[in-house]
Amino acid sequence: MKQDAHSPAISAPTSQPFSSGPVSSGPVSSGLRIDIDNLDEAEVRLQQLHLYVDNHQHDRLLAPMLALITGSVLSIWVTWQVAALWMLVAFLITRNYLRVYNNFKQADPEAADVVKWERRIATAHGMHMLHWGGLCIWAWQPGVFENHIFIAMIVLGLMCATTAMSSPSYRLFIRDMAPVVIIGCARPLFEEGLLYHAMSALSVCFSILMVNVGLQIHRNLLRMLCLQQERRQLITELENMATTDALTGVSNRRAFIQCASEEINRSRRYEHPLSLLMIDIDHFKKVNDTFGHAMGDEVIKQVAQMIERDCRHNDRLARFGGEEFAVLLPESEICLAELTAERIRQRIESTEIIKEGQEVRVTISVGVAELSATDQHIDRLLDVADKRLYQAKNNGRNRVETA
Ligand SMILES: Nc1nc2c(ncn2[C@@H]2O[C@H](COP(=O)(O)OP(=O)(O)OP(=O)(O)O)[C@@H](O)[C@H]2O)c(=O)[nH]1
Repeated sequence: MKQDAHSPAISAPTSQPFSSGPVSSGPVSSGLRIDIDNLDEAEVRLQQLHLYVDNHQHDRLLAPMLALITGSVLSIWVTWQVAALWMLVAFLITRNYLRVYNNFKQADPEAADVVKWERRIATAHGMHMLHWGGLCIWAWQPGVFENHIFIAMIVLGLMCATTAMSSPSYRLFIRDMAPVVIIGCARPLFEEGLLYHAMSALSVCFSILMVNVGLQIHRNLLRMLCLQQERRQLITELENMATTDALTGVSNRRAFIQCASEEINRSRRYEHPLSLLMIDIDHFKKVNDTFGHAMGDEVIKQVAQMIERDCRHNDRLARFGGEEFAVLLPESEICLAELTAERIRQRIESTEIIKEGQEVRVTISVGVAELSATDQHIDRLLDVADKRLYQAKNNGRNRVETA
C-alpha cells in the first residue's frame, strides 16, 4: 500500500503497551497493522474497570445472600447481636460499593478520570474484602473443627470469587486478594500443631495458584481489549483513507458522490436550491514540467486550501482527481454559486504560491451548474458543470462559466 504524509502511521507492532503482561498484536484481516504503542492506555484501563464492575453486578443478589447465610452460621460461635451487627455492616458496605459501581457506569466515558474511579472503586470494594477477610480472624475458634472448615470455606470462596471477578483490573485484583491471602495464610500460624501449619502452607499454595490464574486471566483480557481497540483504530483509519484525499486532506470523489446524493435528496424534498462548481487548474502540466512534481503537489494543496477558505462550512469540497476539484453548494442558487466561484478564481489568480524559494501563480477555470427540478441524481449536475468547465477552458481559461 502506498504510504504518504497523510496516511496513518501503520507498522508492525513492536512492544507492549503496559507492563502488566505480554501483549502483542495479531494480524488483522486486511493485512495492515497499527503500531500498538499508539493505543490509548487510559481507554484500555477504562475498559478494564468496566469489565471489573460488570463482573460484580451479580453481587446485588449474591453478596446479601452470602452475608445472610454467613451471619446465621456465625451466631453459632458469637452472640446473635454480634452476628447481626456483622451482617448489617456487610449489607451497608455492599450497598456502598454497588452505588459506586452504579455511578461509575453512569459517568460520561469521555470525561471519566480513570485513576480517580480506580481509587474510588478500590476503596469501596476494599472495605468489603476487609470486612469479609477480617471475619476469619475474630470469628476464629481455636480447636473447633467445624469452625475451621467454615473459615477455610470462606477463605477459599473469597479467593476464587476474587480471581474470577477482579482479574480484569490487575491493580484491583491484587488489592482485593491481599486481605484474604494475608489473613488466610497467617491466622493458622498462631496455633500450635501440624494441622494448623499445614493449613497455613496450603493457604500459601492456593494463594499462589489463584494469583497466578488471576494474572493469566488478566493478561488474556488485556490482550483482548488491546486487539479490540486496535481494530477500532484500524477501522477509523481505513474509513478515513477511503473517504479522504491523501494529498490535500479534503474529501475524495467517492465520499463526495455519497454526500452529494444525500444533499440532492434533501434539496429536492424541501425544494431548496443547490449548485455545483467544477474547478480545474489551468495549464497545470506546465507547472509540473517547469517546477517539478513537488511544486505541482504544493500548488494542488494550496489551491484546495484557498477554495476551502472561500466556502461556507456546509459547502462540500472534494478533489476529483489530478488538478480537478468539485464544490457542492447547498442552499445556493446559480447566481450565488457564480459569485463564490468568481471569488475563488480571483483569490487564486492573485495569490503567489511559494515553495523552497520558488514562486508560481496559477489560474483556474470553473464550470457552474444548478440542480433542476427534474434532476434525480448527481450525474446530470456533474455533466453540466463539466461541460461548462470545458467551455471555460475553450473560451480562454481563468474564467467562470454558468451557461
Ligand atoms: N504534481 C502533480 N501532478 C499531477 C497530479 N495529478 C495529476 N497531475 C498532473 O496534472 C497534469 C494535468 O494535465 P492536463 O490534464 O493536460 O491539463 P492542464 O495541463 O492543466 O491543461 P488544461 O486543463 O487544459 O488547462 C498532468 O501532467 C498530470 O500528470 C498530482 O497529484 N500531483
